[in-house]
Amino acid sequence: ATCTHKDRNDALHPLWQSPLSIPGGSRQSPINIQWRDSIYDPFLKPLKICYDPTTCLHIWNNGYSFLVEFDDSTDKSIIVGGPLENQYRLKQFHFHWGAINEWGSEHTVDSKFYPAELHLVHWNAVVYPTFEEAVMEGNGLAVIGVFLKLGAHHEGLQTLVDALPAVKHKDTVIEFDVFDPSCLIPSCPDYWTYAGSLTTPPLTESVTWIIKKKPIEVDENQLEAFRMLLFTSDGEEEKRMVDNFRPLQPLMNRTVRSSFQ
Ligand SMILES: NCCOCCOCCNC(=O)c1ccc(S(N)(=O)=O)cc1
Ligand SMILES: [Zn+2]
Repeated sequence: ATCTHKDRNDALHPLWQSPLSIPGGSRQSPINIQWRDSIYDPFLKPLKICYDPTTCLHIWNNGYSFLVEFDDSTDKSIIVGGPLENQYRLKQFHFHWGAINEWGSEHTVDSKFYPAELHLVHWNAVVYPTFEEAVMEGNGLAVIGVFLKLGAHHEGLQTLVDALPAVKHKDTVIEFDVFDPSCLIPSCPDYWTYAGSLTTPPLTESVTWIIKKKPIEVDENQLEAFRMLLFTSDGEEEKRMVDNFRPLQPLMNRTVRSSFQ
């Protein structure tokens, strides 16, 4: 039998079953993006992405996903423009994925799931002194979301995939000192943007989401490499790191804008 939405939620890591949205939350993420309901905004600027590959530090399995973290003590790796008032510093990127290719992304487009979704997390260091403070503010964070679809082998992703066996268990870290994440971002400039939240605790409503319209293609072996990671620490009973995505949240009183007609 095919897995229904409810069954899939049951399969979710306990963390994502509740709270479905924080009490009083009016801008929770992820959401379904209904293409025809998004509003073209001609005043949206192109998003400018300037990453310095030498700011890459390490890969870390934090027990929810694997994070590639960057030195965010300077403005060397930033994004600016798009819907953003300030420039935002790159702090880390990570992914969400499913146990099978039928689902795995956090956002959906016209109720379609992708097998995985990349999140590049940036914070407003112009206005806030630390990332921890920016996490608590409405304009504190900007996350670029990129959908992954099953297709051709992705050369740039492979360097990351080759390092994953070294971070199989929760709380393992491996040095990773040169990587340019712009190789994971589609060249097509089109995106949707809306006001949302972190999709894992503390679920704070501090994220300007910028969701790229075009997915990147990765092959089956590369998706399988994500699925061999573990939620569990070395020595614990193994739990495969899969289905680490939060259920869809209500749109409530929000509009999704598009940068394209
Ligand atoms: N841990 C002690 C202090 O913590 C302060 C706040 O830490 C926030 C940790 N979480 C994140 O940084 C964080 C970042 C991005 C996303 S997501 N999936 O919405 O892109 C989810 C979570
Ligand atoms: Zn995420």
